[in-house]
Amino acid sequence: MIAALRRRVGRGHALALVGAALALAAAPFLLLPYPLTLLTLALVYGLFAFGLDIAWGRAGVVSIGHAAFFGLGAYGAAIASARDIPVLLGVAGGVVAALVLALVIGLAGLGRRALASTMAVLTLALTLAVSQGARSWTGLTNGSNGLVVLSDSGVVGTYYRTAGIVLGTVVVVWLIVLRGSLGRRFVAIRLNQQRAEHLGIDPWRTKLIALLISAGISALAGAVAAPVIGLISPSISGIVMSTEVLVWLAVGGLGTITGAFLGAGLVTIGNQLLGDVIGSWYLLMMGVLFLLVVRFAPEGLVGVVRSVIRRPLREKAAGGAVLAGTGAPPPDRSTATAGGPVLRARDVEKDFGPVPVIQGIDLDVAAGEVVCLIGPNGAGKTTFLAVLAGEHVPERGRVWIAGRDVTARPAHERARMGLGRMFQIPSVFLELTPAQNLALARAEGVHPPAPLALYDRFTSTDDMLAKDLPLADRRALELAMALSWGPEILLLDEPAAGLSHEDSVALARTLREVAERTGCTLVAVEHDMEIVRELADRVVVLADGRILVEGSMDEVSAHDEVRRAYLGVA
Ligand SMILES: Nc1ncnc2c1ncn2[C@@H]1O[C@H](COP(=O)(O)OP(=O)(O)OP(=O)(O)O)[C@@H](O)[C@H]1O
Repeated sequence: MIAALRRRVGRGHALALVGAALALAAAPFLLLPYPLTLLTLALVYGLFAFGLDIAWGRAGVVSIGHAAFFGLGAYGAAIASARDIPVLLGVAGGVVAALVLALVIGLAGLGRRALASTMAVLTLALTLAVSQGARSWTGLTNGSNGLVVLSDSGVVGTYYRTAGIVLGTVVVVWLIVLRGSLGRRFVAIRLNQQRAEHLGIDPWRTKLIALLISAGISALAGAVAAPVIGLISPSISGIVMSTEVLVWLAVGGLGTITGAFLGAGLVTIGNQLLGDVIGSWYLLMMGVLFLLVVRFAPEGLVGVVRSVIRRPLREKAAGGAVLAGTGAPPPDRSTATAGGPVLRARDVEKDFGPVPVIQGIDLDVAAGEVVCLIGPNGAGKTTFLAVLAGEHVPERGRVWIAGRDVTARPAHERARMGLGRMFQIPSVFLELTPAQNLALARAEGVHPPAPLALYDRFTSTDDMLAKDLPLADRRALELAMALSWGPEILLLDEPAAGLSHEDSVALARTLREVAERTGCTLVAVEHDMEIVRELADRVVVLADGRILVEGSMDEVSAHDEVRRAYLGVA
């Protein structure tokens, strides 16, 4: 427990936390009542921006209607105050309403087939619906006139209560969510959903959790804001407020706690101070500010400061998440097959529109076997691999892993059964360093094997990002990730593509060695016959979406049709 806590909280964090707590405690002694009220407001808006950041900045879930959740929390507190209901009950009501709506929106907008823009449209509709609801349900909300919420604790009391709740919420969420396995998974799905899925991370569930946490924090911020703002009217959950919080976060910088509070603080305090002077020009100013930030400082003020002080690359995209494992117990991933094939496909057919690409493939792969799929361009090799991996659902036929029918199972579930994947274009986390890529893969691994020499050169590479590696190294990194994750079956699509001859042969030897050492089953699509000869126990030749012939390299090479159609021998 203590060790886990130590892993999550470094000395620097502890100092920053103590510093923040001391500064917040000292503020009432240093500030007059008006600035103190402004600071209180900035804190609750900062918490709101922090809430939005969990969805948008951390997990990449777009929401342009987050004020709906903020407004629900504020109305919960305001209605409780107006009707003499215990405040906590009102707050709980607002938070639960926000969670329920977030769940509905998330289930509709984050499904497998939903587009990224679906969430934008749904959250926009939500903010309009909630503010209109508040306008229309006059019996509960007092319509456009709003509800007055009086604070009974004075300026200083309200400030301390607010600061305590804000600090407490941020610390708890940071410690439990952002520094835990969820925070790591947020980073993974935001940076490369394809790779995340093939590490066994469920992207839809992870995004839904991010949205729920985000909505809950935003509603809590709204509830705490109610006595600070004083008058809760429909605009609190409207589109202007939803847009403002986006601007705060963009200005401060996505993916950092400092950015959320800095952006909210600067814009809120600036608005209050400038409000009398610029009046309704404020909205125009916000729009211009947003455009300037997006154009010239897409990483916000925090990004600007970081580039000035040159923070190490490894801290950039990880956003403070702990990418190394936290020692959680491995989920069930039994591929015990009782002697049957570890991977089986029966009568698989796949069409793209009217074009049949796979036309009835049967394949059994034994545990520990190395199978190479060869065939002319367009034969359907990559498509078949994608069907095995769960990226394409076949029109007909079935696929089993270790005796379990996985035909309808998505890629991440197959990954959790031990199915690893390498792509023709290496799929790694480009914005992370090689060492971070490896740490993340290992942390998500189910039975990570003892490190191989292949990983050595990457474990310490922290001075460049994966996107800056040459292709051969990126491919080696992808392989190192897949292997350090610990697959029981590994699907590889042209692992030697783009490599020099020496690198290709070295790669084939490494794969052979890994297969023999770990017992991992390999199914590889490959064009280079030298690699195939080096690697394969069995060669399967595909042509026109069907198996033409299979057997040892010598057997298939002797086949007339293969020699003509594929090996180019007359
Ligand atoms: N997503 C898709 N939508 C439509 N057609 C597709 C799609 N993916 C593949 N195809 C088509 O299916 C056929 C088989 O493609 P596939 O990539 O599986 O062949 P391949 O044997 O792997 O070829 P190569 O060796 O060139 O990679 C091709 O004609 C290709 O254009």
